Amino acid sequence: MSEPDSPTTTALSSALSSITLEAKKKYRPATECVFVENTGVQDNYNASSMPIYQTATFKQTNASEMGEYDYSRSGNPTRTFVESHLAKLMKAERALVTSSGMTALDIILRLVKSEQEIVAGDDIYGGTNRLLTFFKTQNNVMVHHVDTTDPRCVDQVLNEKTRLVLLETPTNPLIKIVDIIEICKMVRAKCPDCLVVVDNTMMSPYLQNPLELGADIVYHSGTKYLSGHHDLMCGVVGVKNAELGKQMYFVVNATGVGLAPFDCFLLMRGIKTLSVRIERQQESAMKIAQFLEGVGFKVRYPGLKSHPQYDLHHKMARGSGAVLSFETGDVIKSEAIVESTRLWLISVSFGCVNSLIRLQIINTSMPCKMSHASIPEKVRKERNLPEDLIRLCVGIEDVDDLLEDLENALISAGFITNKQL
Ligand SMILES: Cc1ncc(COP(=O)(O)O)c(C=O)c1O
Ligand SMILES: N[C@@H](CCSC[C@H](N)C(=O)O)C(=O)O
Repeated sequence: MSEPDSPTTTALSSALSSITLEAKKKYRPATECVFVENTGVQDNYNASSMPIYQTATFKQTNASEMGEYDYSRSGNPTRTFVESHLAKLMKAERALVTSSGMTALDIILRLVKSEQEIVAGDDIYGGTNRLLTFFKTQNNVMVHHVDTTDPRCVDQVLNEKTRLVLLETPTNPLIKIVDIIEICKMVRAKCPDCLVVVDNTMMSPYLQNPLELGADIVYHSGTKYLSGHHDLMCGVVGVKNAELGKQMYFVVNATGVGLAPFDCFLLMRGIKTLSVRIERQQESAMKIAQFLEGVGFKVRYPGLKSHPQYDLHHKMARGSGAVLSFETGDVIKSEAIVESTRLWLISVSFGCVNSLIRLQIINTSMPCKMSHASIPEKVRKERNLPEDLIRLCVGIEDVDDLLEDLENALISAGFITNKQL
């Protein structure tokens, strides 16, 4: 063994410190998506892609000793692997992956106790609204829905009972922007025990990192951009505080909502191409938003300079995403546009490689299937959700084909008479 100050030791320690430096090196987001290291999962064969541990149980080493894993509800190497990679992307201390975006929110809500309060937006995803409504009635919790785009509205309802402030930005589908930085500062000053939670589904960790903007918890519907192909359901939670991570993991283990091994593999595979998909999708989204604005529609997209919160969005995010919505002024004509496209599939959800179109609020033929149908009509009216709103979720097809398809739909719905492209 070398002496403490021998040349060998010095060389070794400088090599080790450069390895440590290398290990700490942060790469640009596109590289971080695809470069995987230090996940803490041992693979005996050095597999380049994480194997799928499709097993419910793990054998014990002997009668009295357990290995690292015992039962897949409690933990599974494929899940640990993707959680570790996601923690890096979200700048989190710990990540948890669950069976859907809604179960991700559910494990967060269990941090709230009876008689505590939640502050949430008035333009949140319909399923979030439904879960919050169920939760408040079951658990004697008050939920204040306010316009979170104005931090003063949040300030007005914050009090010593507030446990969670739940933000979504950009909102789905009105594409309103919420000032995460300002609201976090306000919450810290007024309610130090309150947690700021951000639903970052519309941006993904590639475009926005709420934990770096001051939030305590971030979550995503991984069903969207993170997996990217609409072939699995999943939720992703990231947390800065290890103790909070432990409390939420308790619920994952106790209830069994952790993501199954095969879905963990699919999620990991999706994340590797996240940057190329989003870059392509948002480049096309910008061209489509400009085209629709040129036709004269009221377009909501944070990439457009006409978006009233353009500067705020770009202060927090590295891009504009690929979801936009526009109003036509006529519900029947909006329905006609949606039904006249061919490449744009009529479907819920977003963040997929295929482009999607839908009437966001109401579809007279299938009201129960709509993403905001879980918000009663009266509440939708109060919250100013326009019924003629069309949401577009841009995929990776050739943008000229997408534009042409949309243009044909506008011609058949009577909005334009000749080709404008
Ligand atoms: C913004 C947002 N958050 C959360 C969810 C819920 O995710 P999941 O469908 O994966 O449960 C959705 C869509 O479903 C969503 O659009
Ligand atoms: N029937 C579903 C509707 C899911 S909407 C999915 C997605 N978040 C979107 O915005 O399109 C339900 O009841 O939740």
